[in-house]
Amino acid sequence: MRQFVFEDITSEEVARRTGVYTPLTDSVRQLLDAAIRTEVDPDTIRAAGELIDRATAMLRSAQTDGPHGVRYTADGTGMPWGNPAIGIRNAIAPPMVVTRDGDRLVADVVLGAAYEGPPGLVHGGICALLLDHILGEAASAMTGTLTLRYQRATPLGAVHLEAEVVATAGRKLTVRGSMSDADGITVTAEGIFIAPRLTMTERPDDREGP
Ligand SMILES: CCCCCCCCCC(=O)SCCNC(=O)CCNC(=O)[C@H](O)C(C)(C)COP(=O)(O)OP(=O)(O)OC[C@H]1O[C@@H](n2cnc3c(N)ncnc32)[C@H](O)[C@@H]1OP(=O)(O)O
Repeated sequence: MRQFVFEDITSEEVARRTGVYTPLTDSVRQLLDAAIRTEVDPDTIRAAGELIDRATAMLRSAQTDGPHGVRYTADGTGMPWGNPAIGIRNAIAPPMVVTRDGDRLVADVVLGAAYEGPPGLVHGGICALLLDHILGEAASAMTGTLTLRYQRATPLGAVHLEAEVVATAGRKLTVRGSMSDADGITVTAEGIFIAPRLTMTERPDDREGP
């Protein structure tokens, strides 16, 4: 199994890299939305595609061989920057920003055109992704079994997520959570999460950020 990876960098360096990558990811997120919603003519689409290919080639001129990985600093700061729910380097991520409110984890997210399933409504798999993530983060554990009840459709727009551990038995944690819009709960979730046996490792090489 892949391990979490330790990176010996300061919080200032984490902040510097965050400042470098966040605007790029925001731009890519805008690009995704524009690609879905554009009504320009085919020549303009082709020209835009060529520009995007050039930008992609610039970024690919130096890149990791595989996924970003989940990296941690000495003070325990996590850098899950490729994560599709919360990753600051992943334009697929809304991104969801998870905070603690007492015993619960909470997050407020705005879901736009990139997350549409039925017309004007959030794709059910996106609800599952975000709930899986926030429940998993509440447990700090791997999803074993996740059960969702889609009580009513979730309109695109602002949604609120919550998760809380309700029982622990050895490495097994039961977590409940929900997604809601301004009118109340749209999806409820219950999961059994299994705490892994994981160790931190040194980075295999000395790759530097930008
Ligand atoms: C770690 C930090 C995470 C930060 C947040 C991330 C959130 C993202 C959440 C995810 O998306 S995780 C990715 C999706 N999940 C997976 O890929 C999990 C794939 N499955 C596995 O890796 C293993 O099957 C698993 C770790 C879940 C369990 O393997 P183990 O070898 O550790 O379990 P073991 O067989 O020792 O069983 C331990 C207990 O868990 C129970 N169990 C095992 N698998 C289960 C399962 N799938 N569902 C429910 N319970 C399960 C098992 O019955 C037993 O219960 P009892 O102690 O009561 O006997």
